[in-house]
Amino acid sequence: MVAVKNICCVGAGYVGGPTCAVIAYKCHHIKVTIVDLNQQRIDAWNSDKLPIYEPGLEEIVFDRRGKNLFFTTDVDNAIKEADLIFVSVNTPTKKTGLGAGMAADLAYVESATRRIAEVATSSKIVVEKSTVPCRTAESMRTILDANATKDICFDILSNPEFLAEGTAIKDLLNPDRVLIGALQTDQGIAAQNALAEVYKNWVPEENVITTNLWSSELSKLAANAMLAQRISSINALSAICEATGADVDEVAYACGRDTRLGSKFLKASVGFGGSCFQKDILNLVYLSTQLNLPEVAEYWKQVYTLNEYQKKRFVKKIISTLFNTITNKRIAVLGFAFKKDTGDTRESAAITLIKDFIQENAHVAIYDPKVEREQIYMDLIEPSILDSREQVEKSITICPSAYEAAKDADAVVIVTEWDEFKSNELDYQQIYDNMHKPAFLFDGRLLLDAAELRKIGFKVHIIGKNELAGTA
Ligand SMILES: NC(=O)C1=CN([C@@H]2O[C@H](COP(=O)(O)OP(=O)(O)OC[C@H]3O[C@@H](n4cnc5c(N)ncnc54)[C@H](O)[C@@H]3O)[C@@H](O)[C@H]2O)C=CC1
Ligand SMILES: O=C(O)[C@H]1O[C@H](OP(=O)(O)OP(=O)(O)OC[C@H]2O[C@@H](n3ccc(=O)[nH]c3=O)[C@H](O)[C@@H]2O)[C@H](O)[C@@H](O)[C@@H]1O
Repeated sequence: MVAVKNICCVGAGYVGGPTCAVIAYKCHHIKVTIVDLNQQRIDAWNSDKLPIYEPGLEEIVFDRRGKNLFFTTDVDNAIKEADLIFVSVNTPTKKTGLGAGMAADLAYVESATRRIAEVATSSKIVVEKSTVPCRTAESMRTILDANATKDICFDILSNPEFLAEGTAIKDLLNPDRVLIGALQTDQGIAAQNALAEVYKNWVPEENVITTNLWSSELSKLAANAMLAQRISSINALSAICEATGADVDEVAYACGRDTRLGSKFLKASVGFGGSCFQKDILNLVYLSTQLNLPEVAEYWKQVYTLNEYQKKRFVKKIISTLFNTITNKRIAVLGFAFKKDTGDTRESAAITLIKDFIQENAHVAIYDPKVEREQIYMDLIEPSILDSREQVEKSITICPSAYEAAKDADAVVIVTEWDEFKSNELDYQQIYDNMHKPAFLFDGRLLLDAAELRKIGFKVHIIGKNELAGTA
């Protein structure tokens, strides 16, 4: 087995950047070059302000950059030099054509693979890091094999990434498991071992799992689908709680104490967001349909449908509580990112909610500690509608603090669970004093203590809780 000395990562995004920065940090003997076609993104990786916010990322990048960690747009040279290449490009849901709205768009994976095939002058281990439909490695192999010669061969591995945003560095430094799939041939297993050796520089051997290629590819979609399924399950129960007086936190705790169920990922919310859950569930639904398994497709589709329902249910609750109209009312939205500790807004529930508020002619005041102003506009503007930017600018105000957003508001809506929105961090009395009365507070993240807020004077609605809870 040949030891890996030079790694190239194609795609300097939320996965490629942190993942390969951590490899460089833990393996000083390996040169790691992260490449991207996006010059702006690479410039940011080479600057003092990295293109993504992730706790602990700066320390690692600043420690290794220029030593054994490099960021460049010179894709071809990095490919040529590398003995192992991670393909960590985006695989969004297809927007048009066959499978639009469901299937993963594999155009970026294919073009990265073709580039590797075209410019490689020595043998390479090519690693699928992107999340892809099961059997994508086969298409990659066909492309690469078409360019193989008697001196150059390509091995393909699947090594899906399980990090979550906001805790990426922690997850990468101490992963529950690292999964490496390979063709179960002598050559495939040798490549699998070579990558396993890289991880074993810091991951305990028993946490490095090896499987066949297809199990590895499917495990990634399965893990995301099951995680999202738990959220949809608890969110479905949150609706029952609101209707009955059961408390969703208590139900989650009582269920989670069963060690067979476990306590994690049972936090009811306004709906899951993020770049992957929705995309990967739809990807699994499409795969099942393609495999002529309609019942299986329908089963997983329900996880997505319930999530859409949860967002709409929250909006409806807000409108009905505000006397069935929010026209010309000021709604303060606290949080725009899809979860705390990230500036990422992809598929954030905030986007759906705010678009609905704008449709109802409300004025929306938004505050998020990490999301850039321009990002908020980009997420809310409908490119297909003329003058959309103008309309959005008229309908929203982006505020520098939660206090500014809540000033003169009729309702405050908590959408992201940032710690700074907790009762002990934010002065809710001050917020209440500066709002229109009656002052409404909607908590989509079960962050606040309703009793305390009611004492101040707020009319409170918390997802999964009923005002009459505990009464006969
Ligand atoms: N964001 C996350 O937390 C996680 C994402 N994933 C998966 O990892 C993959 C990447 O996701 P992100 O990093 O979030 O995407 P991203 O969009 O942040 O980054 C992808 C990067 O690849 C670049 N790229 C595309 N085609 C290229 C090419 N041919 N050559 C060079 N660069 C190219 C793009 O310019 C972009 O900067 C996706 O398949 C995703 O499903 C997996 C686990 C976690
Ligand atoms: O493939 C991916 O992209 C990644 O997707 C998720 O990670 P991520 O989307 O970054 O963040 P999560 O912590 O999973 O949160 C996703 C969404 O679910 C919500 N959520 C999470 C947990 C919970 O109990 N309740 C809940 O509503 C979060 O607020 C967020 O909107 C998975 O957790 C990662 O393992 C996976 O690698």
